[in-house]
Amino acid sequence: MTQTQTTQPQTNQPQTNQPHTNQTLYRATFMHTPASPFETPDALQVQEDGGLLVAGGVIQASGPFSELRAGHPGAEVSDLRGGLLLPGFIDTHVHYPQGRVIGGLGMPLLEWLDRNALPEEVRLADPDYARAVAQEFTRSLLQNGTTTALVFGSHFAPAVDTLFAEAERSGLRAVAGLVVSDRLLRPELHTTPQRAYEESRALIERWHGVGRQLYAVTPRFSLSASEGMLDACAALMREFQGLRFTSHINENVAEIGVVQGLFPQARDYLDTYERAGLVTRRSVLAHNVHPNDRELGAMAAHGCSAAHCPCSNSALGSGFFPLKRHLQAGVHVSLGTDVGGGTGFSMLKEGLQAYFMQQLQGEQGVSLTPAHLLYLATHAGAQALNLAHLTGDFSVGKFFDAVLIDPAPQTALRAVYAAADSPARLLAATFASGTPGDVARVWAGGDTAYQARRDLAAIHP
Ligand SMILES: Nc1nc2[nH]cnc2c(=O)[nH]1
Ligand SMILES: [Zn+2]
Repeated sequence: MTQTQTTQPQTNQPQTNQPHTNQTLYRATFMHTPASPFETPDALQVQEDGGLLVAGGVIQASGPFSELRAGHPGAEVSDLRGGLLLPGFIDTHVHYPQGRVIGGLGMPLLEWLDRNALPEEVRLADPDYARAVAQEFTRSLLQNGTTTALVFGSHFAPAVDTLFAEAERSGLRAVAGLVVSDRLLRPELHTTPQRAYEESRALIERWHGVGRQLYAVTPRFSLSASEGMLDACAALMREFQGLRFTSHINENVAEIGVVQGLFPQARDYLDTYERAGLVTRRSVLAHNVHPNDRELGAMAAHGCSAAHCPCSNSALGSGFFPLKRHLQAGVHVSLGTDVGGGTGFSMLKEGLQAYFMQQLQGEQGVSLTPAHLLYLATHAGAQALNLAHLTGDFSVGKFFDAVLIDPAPQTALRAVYAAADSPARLLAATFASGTPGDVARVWAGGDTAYQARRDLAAIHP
């Protein structure tokens, strides 16, 4: 592992200085959270009958529609009234090979891996199977309004290559990588540190910083990755600029016990990654349901994020995520669906489940408002991924990554939209009962990445 080459991300910067040709002025009620509601009161920004001027895929101006129209009479108007325009969702933990095994209910983590997830992950060795799964996966994310995702890839390098190709073709911004492991899964999914390093390097050189794609170094979890494997991961993180790191941590009590036995010299689960130098501002660790105080303090000190996956934590019976302790320690928290431990690709459902699980914790829980849910589903993810300069809200200079929630006529949510007496109520109802069927259109970098097959004009009230 003597490779010292570095790659520079090429095209991930918004081009704010482009000539403003082909301007589109989107007319809609929009909401976003440019600041964190955990830190700032009134973080939810609402623009009723608002305008967002977009050129070259980037937001050029925002404000009341009438003002923007007067200032930009030549812009083509896209009328989205009747719906609610939100920033594209950011899913910070989702498994590409697990879309077809959603719904393996009734098992705790380690049994679920053995019986449900890993047999399916082996199938991605077949390139045709992997292509079909990659197409389903990118389509499912976009149909749910997710425009950026930190994706747990496959154990097979050709399948990861296919994922990046499909993501780039579809408009999805994928931060993804080869999943590497060298023990305790099943032989077909094991590799060596040397081979993991070489295959990861080839994928980094091919995809990191290409279009909307970025690479994340991805050991599955310390349970399945030896010290040698974690060192190979650390070598990649040192040698290439701008990589992200992701793995699992502290999800399940039995899992934590096994990890303790495998790393007797480590202080705790986090320390297995920390000792290898893998806990940094670029790290996103999924779950963290059972952290100790030292781990929370160290995560905060390193600027590492926790991806909270409440549907998965509920389905696998992993436990209640201690959000209050994370916030008190200063650990940044984002949201992930964890498909297929989770129950689907909807970040609306994930936000609602996060809310439920905090409510159920009583004094130990955090009372989440609709603004918190929107922040967790959007801007918090952009911050976790170091992408907040590009996406996560509708500030000028960011890519127009957006989702239009527009309930079909004669549905319960449409009735709520018609009756809602405040923007917060509209947003709360969207999280409480919004489904993929309410996602009318999705934009990624200004381009339409998904459009529901229904006539938008017909459903304006
Ligand atoms: N939820 C979940 N936890 C894991 N830990 C290691 N692998 C996995 C996985 O695929 N899903
Ligand atoms: Zn996971």
